[in-house]
Amino acid sequence: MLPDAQTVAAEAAAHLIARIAGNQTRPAICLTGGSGPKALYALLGNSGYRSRIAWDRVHWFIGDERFVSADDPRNNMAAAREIFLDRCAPPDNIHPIPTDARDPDAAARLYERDLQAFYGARRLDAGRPLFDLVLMGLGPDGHTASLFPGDTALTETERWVIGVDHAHVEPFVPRVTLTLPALACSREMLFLVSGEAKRDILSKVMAGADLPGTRARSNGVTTWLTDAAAAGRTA
Ligand SMILES: O=C(O)[C@H](O)[C@@H](O)[C@H](O)[C@H](O)COP(=O)(O)O
Repeated sequence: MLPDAQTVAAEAAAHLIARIAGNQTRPAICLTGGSGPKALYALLGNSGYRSRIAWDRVHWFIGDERFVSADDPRNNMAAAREIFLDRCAPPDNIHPIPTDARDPDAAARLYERDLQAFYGARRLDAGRPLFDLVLMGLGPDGHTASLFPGDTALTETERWVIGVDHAHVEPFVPRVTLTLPALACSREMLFLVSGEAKRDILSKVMAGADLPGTRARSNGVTTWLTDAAAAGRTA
């Protein structure tokens, strides 16, 4: 448990830099949406951190996307691009979910192909991680990425990416999400959870309630970075 959201971001940056340094060929980072990672993204673009990342080698993916155009402020990759990626990463190393596809399912299939081309195989091998680091948030209902409680998406074993119709959940648009097996195929999964609004759901997940945030696990290491407000303690 860390004192505050800014410390969570700094600790997450340290994990990310270490994971990138640990892969001397082509590290792959899977980013997340929502407001939680924005302080981390701001740090990564700051000179002190920026100089510690081998930008030419790192590839940036996104764990889930809202099915809105690439420049819509609700687009998860657009937020990451605006805060740091467009200034720091070569364009060919940024892998957005193509929301200009016909529909979420078509976008999911195209992204699955992008991931498979990067991985060099069409089947995931638990012993060979797709991602060096996967960032995750936790929604107030226990969702993570765009995997919502009770969804059939949670039992998907073959597909790496799927379209989901969650137009009834904030921000009320369909979504595209990586599946649990694709997210699990990672050296580390790093949850970033801060703020008092996350207190109840975080305690349920920590108690093992059957929620997407509980089911999402890396085949490698799963780390939770939480602040005092979310953990319900004083710093
Ligand atoms: O597209 C999204 O909304 C997400 O990727 C989602 O899973 C998010 O990470 C959680 O809802 C936490 O969001 P906050 O960080 O805004 O609380």
